[in-house]
Amino acid sequence: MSGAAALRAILKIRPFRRLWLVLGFSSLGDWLGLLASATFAKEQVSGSAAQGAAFGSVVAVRMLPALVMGPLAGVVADRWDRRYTMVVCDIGRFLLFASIPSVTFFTSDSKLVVLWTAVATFMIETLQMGWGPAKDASVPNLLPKGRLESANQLTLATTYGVTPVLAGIVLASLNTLLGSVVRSTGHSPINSSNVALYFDALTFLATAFTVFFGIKEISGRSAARRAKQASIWREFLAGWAYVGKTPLVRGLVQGILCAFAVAGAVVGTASFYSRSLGGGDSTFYILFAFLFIGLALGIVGGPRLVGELSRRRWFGLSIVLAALSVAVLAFAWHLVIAVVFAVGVGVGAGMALLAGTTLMGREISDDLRGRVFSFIQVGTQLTLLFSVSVTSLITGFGGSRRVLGIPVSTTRLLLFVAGVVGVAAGIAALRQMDDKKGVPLFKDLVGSIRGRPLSLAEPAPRVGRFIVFEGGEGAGKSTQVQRLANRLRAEGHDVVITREPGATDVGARIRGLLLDPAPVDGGQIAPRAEALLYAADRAHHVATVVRPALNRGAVVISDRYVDSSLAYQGAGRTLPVDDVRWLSGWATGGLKPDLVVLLDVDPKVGLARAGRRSGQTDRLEGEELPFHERVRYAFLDLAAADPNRYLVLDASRPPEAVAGMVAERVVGILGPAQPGAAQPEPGHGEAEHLRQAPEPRPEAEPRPEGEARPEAEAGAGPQPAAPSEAVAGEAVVGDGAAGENAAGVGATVEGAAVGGGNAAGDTAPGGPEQPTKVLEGPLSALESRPS
Ligand SMILES: Nc1ncnc2c1ncn2[C@@H]1O[C@H](COP(=O)(O)OP(=O)(O)O)[C@@H](O)[C@H]1O
Ligand SMILES: Cc1cn([C@H]2C[C@H](O)[C@@H](COP(=O)(O)OP(=O)(O)O)O2)c(=O)[nH]c1=O
Repeated sequence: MSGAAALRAILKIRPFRRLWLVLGFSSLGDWLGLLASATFAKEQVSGSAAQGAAFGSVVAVRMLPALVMGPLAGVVADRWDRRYTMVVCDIGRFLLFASIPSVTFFTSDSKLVVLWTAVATFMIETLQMGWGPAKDASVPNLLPKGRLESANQLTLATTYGVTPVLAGIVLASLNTLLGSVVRSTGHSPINSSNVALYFDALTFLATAFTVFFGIKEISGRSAARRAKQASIWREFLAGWAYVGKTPLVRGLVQGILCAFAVAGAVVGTASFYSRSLGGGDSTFYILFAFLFIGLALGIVGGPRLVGELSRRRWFGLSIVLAALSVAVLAFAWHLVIAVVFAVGVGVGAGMALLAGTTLMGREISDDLRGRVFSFIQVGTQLTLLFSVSVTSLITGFGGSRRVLGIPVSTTRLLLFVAGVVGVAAGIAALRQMDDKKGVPLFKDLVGSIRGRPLSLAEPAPRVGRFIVFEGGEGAGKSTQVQRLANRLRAEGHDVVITREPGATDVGARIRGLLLDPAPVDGGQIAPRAEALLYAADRAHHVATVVRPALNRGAVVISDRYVDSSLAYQGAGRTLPVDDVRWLSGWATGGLKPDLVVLLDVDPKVGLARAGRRSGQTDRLEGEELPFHERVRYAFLDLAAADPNRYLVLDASRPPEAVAGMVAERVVGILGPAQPGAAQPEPGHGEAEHLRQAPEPRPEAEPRPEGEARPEAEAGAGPQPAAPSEAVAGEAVVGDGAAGENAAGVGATVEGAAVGGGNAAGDTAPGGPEQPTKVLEGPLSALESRPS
């Protein structure tokens, strides 16, 4: 769903729509309150020092409640009805905000007024501590989980993008309005901060009403909760224990707190930093403006950019991006460069904010959510405060020193250190909460940006060897499969011959659809349907035949596998090869062969042989020559891209010669046979016909259906899969698409075993190259891709 459509969809959900309006109002109130109450306090005293102190004390007082009230607020949000909690807090804030300007009616002592402003602000913030977690914890209950991210985009953009700007505009226009009144009448009827404060008070009254009468759904969960009433203290401890013990939450908390510490360092050093860039206040504002622009970009554009990337990974990576940008800021010598990285800081922070909020809503159970939100709310405020004060203190004392003759500014050093610490924290958070361990991070990120994230592969078998024969029509695959099997069996190996398509009952039916000489739908199958049918055959084949046999330790020899799809459906039918590769990777759970023997032959020769063999052509054999030529070169390209895994042989040579070269390479992979050792035990369940070499097909006789159909494999029962950590993982993607290297192999193929010399490298003791561990998924990513 596109961004705008997703937003429309969530705004159709009435309780959420109302909560969002409430949030907008309330956050407008917050910003107005912050600006207006501080200005109000400043106006009560004269002299710049006193004014500064008054302003500063109001701001400082806002931070205090976090210490006092914060930890309990989460218990309140989890324990009591969240709707009532919100309403009570809002009415309280309404009364307190209204009281700030009203107090001047009762006393004209400016000290008392400032004192009351501070006290009221303290209480307002305390109430905010209770309101925030209750609100945050209820958002996920009003929406389907899949919509949570869009909802968070909207609420975060509202809180950090729209309302602060709106608050600024409201205050500025009030000031201008009143200024012009003063100019024309000579006196001021009302004071603009007073008006702002009354207005602010009203926003809270409005939200109290809306929540109480309009969003009854927030109360929904009270009945279930009342049943189990532990003591407040115990609930409080349970919340802490949960944060400490759950890797996801620990990672989130770690990441968020570090991000705020880094943000604090940026704020603390910002004014000195701006000066070091040769600018003054304006440079400072420019940097902050761009940071906010980045924040907005991250929140609005982030999800689009990363697509289906795991949100846990996205969160960690965003923190790393933000922190890395801070570290680089330390080296920026020009404002333009600083601006670029300020945007980077913002983008990273915005994406981390969004990913973190969404993860908390999605993955933390409702009865704990309030405590986690309050924990984070308190933690971030304290961290920010601490980090801002420490860094401003250090930069204040700092200045520039010469180290080994190079001027080093404290500010920049501090930024650099903060950035590096932040990167480390991001990586640590990522490690703790990673839900795709073993899937390469960078490939996953790139894949996700391109619309095809990697997903965890099924555990790869540790024993057994998987050998595949590929090549065009009539190249001699069946002949060579048979010869190799005979030879290996004679040496005492447990060998399973199989093929694609059609090695299973399901596969045989699919094969019928694909290749029957009496074609369905007039012989026309849409290329994508064809690709899906081959993939379906493959998925079933791998799951029911290949993997069980490999798990048992058998040598599986397959006549065709994934490369056939890449060559025929990709290059032949000209479907996007990456899509076909992705589809096959998904179908096979990432299982790759240990060796692919590519029998290369001129299609004219191959087709003639195949024609002689069966006397009739199937649907694909009947394709034009250029089709078969595309297929041939696609195979060669695949081999060129991964020479260690391929043995390319000139299939126009006599069968015995070809078989000899195959055997030579395979011996290198398998090692000496241990007669009997690899054989399945009697009664293991494998049908005898599977292990007995069928006679090579007589010329001109159609291959019997089900020749290699290992029905009885089911009886063997899959063995428990080998532990995946024992396997050297490797991604399916990026293995070199067909067409990357058209000229690659052609020159070396004649009679030579390309990459044959690497056999030893493949078969180092302890196992040859193992089937891979990673594949691309999920399938739904394909649907939205234009091809
Ligand atoms: N190296 C070879 N030289 C000549 N003919 C061959 C060779 N290998 C196989 N053939 C014959 O070519 C025909 C097709 O071989 P087959 O193994 O069925 O090919 P594929 O399975 O690749 O379609 C068969 O009649 C087979 O006897
Ligand atoms: C496995 C596979 C086969 N094919 C085609 C190639 C073959 O023409 C046909 C399979 O028939 P097959 O019996 O393997 O052909 P032959 O032994 O004559 O070479 O299906 C694909 O197009 N995609 C695939 O993924």
